[in-house]
Amino acid sequence: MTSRKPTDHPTVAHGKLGILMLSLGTPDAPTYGAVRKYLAEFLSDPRVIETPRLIWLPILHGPILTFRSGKSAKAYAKIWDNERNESPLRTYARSQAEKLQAAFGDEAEVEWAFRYGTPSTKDGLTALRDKGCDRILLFALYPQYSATTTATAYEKAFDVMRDMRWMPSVRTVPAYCDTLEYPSALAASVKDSLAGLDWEPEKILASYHSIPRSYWDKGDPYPCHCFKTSRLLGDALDLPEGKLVTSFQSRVGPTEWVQPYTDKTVEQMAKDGVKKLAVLAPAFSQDCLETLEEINMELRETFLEHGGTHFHYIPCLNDTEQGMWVLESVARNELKGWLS
Ligand SMILES: C=CC1=C(C)c2cc3[nH]c(cc4nc(cc5[nH]c(cc1n2)c(C)c5CCC(=O)O)C(CCC(=O)O)=C4C)c(C)c3C=C
Ligand SMILES: [Fe+2]
Ligand SMILES: [Fe+2]
Repeated sequence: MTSRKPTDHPTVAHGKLGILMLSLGTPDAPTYGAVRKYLAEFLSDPRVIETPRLIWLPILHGPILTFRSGKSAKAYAKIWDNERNESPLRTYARSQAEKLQAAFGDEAEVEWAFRYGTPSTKDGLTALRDKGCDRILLFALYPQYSATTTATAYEKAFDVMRDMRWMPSVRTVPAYCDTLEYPSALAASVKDSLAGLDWEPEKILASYHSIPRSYWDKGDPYPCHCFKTSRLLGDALDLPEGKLVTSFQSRVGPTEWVQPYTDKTVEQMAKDGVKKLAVLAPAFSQDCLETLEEINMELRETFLEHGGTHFHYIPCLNDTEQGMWVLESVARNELKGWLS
């Protein structure tokens, strides 16, 4: 019997392993127009704002985008990296991918992409597919799961794959806040950062991005993952009872969000006589507007205005050695059976 190998069809690259690192996204410029474009995409995501479209979209495209874009553009301008002409989140997201690529070498192709803005999830997946990746690990860089972040990142990727004739095999990375590596790297980063001070904080505040309270009530586990992160961090640092405090920041709009609120907590701490405070943001894999402006500028001011004397912001894990150790370990664990 003769075997027949048809040759009159295109050759499609295949056989490689890919990792797509997915982050939230950031505007292309700290301007009204660029921020408006970014916010329009972000805030029309039904996983972020669950209000029925018919009610929400006219509000969004009316007052919200008109007023918030200007306010946010001013905030972005304060943290913009003018030398690179980009937002810090973009710098760290790219560097994390470059470093993960270096760590994996020939074992895997690594790309990075955003849920909102550019490079888009479609750009990232297409790049991997073009390189011949027919097995892809989708790695949403959120240590705690939320439908508003993790789920929408993966959903977007599956949406993109709808148009792929040869769809890759796909795995998604789950929340990794309770791995061995994450709390331990976080604890090491706290110790290293505090070691550079000539004062000792009376309190350490772990401030997480909040979500609307109703999302938690409907089953989003994110706040539970945050409280668990704090518990594991407190254990790893062996802190005395009450020294590590958990709070939630960045609420938007008039509805109730998960509490205690970071700004109110810090104001109360200062009024209660706490003078020296250190703050970290364990829900963020990269320093961004919410950490560099909201915590390190706005929250610092709130604390000092109400009687605090010393304020220290502990940076995110970013592309540090500890941070990359977490990302590589989590990726390798989820790639078991795919990596030889
Ligand atoms: C209005 C709803 C929002 C929900 C729900 C939400 C959840 C959420 N967000 C992050 C991480 C980030 N958010 C960032 C910025 C940001 N977030 C919202 C709104 C919601 N976030 C807005 C409108 C913005 C834009 C800035 C502003 O106008 O205030 C960022 C920073 C991006 C950057 O460019 O630096 C991150 C990161 C998490 C983890 C989360 C819930 C778990
Ligand atoms: Fe947010
Ligand atoms: Fe719970």
